[in-house]
Amino acid sequence: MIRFEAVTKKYDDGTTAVDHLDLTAPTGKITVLVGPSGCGKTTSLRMINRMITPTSGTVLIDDQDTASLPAAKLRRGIGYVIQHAGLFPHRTIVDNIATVPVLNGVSRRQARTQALELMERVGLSPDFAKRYPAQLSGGQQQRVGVARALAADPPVMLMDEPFSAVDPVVRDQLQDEFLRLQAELGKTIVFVTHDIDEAIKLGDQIAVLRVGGTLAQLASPHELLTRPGDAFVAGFVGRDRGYRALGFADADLPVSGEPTVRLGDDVGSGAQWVLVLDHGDAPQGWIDRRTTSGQVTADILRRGGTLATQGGSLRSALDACLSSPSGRGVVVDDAGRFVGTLRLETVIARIEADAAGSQEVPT
Ligand SMILES: Nc1ncnc2c1ncn2[C@@H]1O[C@H](COP(=O)(O)OP(=O)(O)OP(=O)(O)O)[C@@H](O)[C@H]1O
Repeated sequence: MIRFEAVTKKYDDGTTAVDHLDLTAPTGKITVLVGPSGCGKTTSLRMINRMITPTSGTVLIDDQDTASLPAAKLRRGIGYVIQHAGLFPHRTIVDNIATVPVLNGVSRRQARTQALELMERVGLSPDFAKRYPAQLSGGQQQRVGVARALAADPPVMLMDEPFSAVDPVVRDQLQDEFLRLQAELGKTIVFVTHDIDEAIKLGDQIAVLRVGGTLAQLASPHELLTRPGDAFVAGFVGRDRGYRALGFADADLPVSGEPTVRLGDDVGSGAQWVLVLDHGDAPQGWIDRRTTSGQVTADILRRGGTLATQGGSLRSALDACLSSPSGRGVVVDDAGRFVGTLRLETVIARIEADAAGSQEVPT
């Protein structure tokens, strides 16, 4: 657990970057610091590993005052990942990752073996081991940055906009992989970003800071979206927060049966829309019987609808209904097999009930 107690940082020119910050980052969780440019995110992060010394207040890790530890010892337990990865340009990828373990006394050979394992963990082919950072894409370099920070197996990781310098598609992949890795490793992570969507996706808890370095709100992503503390937080979180909050609401909704046919069957007669399944029960698309007859083939299907997973979120249930040609949302199990369909009215009724319920909770 990392704890900020009344931490203030005033720079020599009189700028107050962080002002009486009280904050706890729980063990094994991701705490995201988010806020507009200049609100003191990086300064706060660097006070944890003492790259920056607080003007007053205390930063504790597992109840130990970080100021009482030698800086080198403190940093051995803290991985640090920054934007553009900050790799050593004249060292190969494998040696970049092996650097800290070697400094800690691990043999070069063993450190390289571990580095290769870590490359695999962060989704990098071992073929890159002998390359230099400039020979990798931005996304690959960020993966090396994460692998290097993990190499000494530190309990704490500090991450400063690690995925900001890559395009949105790669960023999305890096975020997904990062979440998978964290589910395995359970590090105590403090993650800085200016991107509220990234904060909501990654954070177990989110600290919104305002310029001047004060804490505007500390909350879970769901709470931040549904109950922003004030106008500043509401503005920062964004306008479509009501819809995005549905992504955190479980949709344990009753599904209905649905007429289905399989590829190769006759379209048949009956209700206007019929759902087509493959031989493993995976939904393939819909057929409009008003305009189609004869054998069901892949090229006559109306595709395009998203699928909702059983036990998934209200947002995915709503999207499945809205994107389905028949207006009925298709629900599948974890293996992608058809379970039933959802009606828009059912999803809307649940949204209304949840909204009414959350208004009854005292704030
Ligand atoms: N070395 C320094 N000397 C003086 N002022 C500084 C110094 N470093 C940062 N600041 C100021 O402290 C404030 C907080 O800076 P910090 O870099 O912590 O913000 P940030 O939230 O990380 O910003 P960004 O999102 O733009 O990176 C800013 O007003 C900044 O100009």
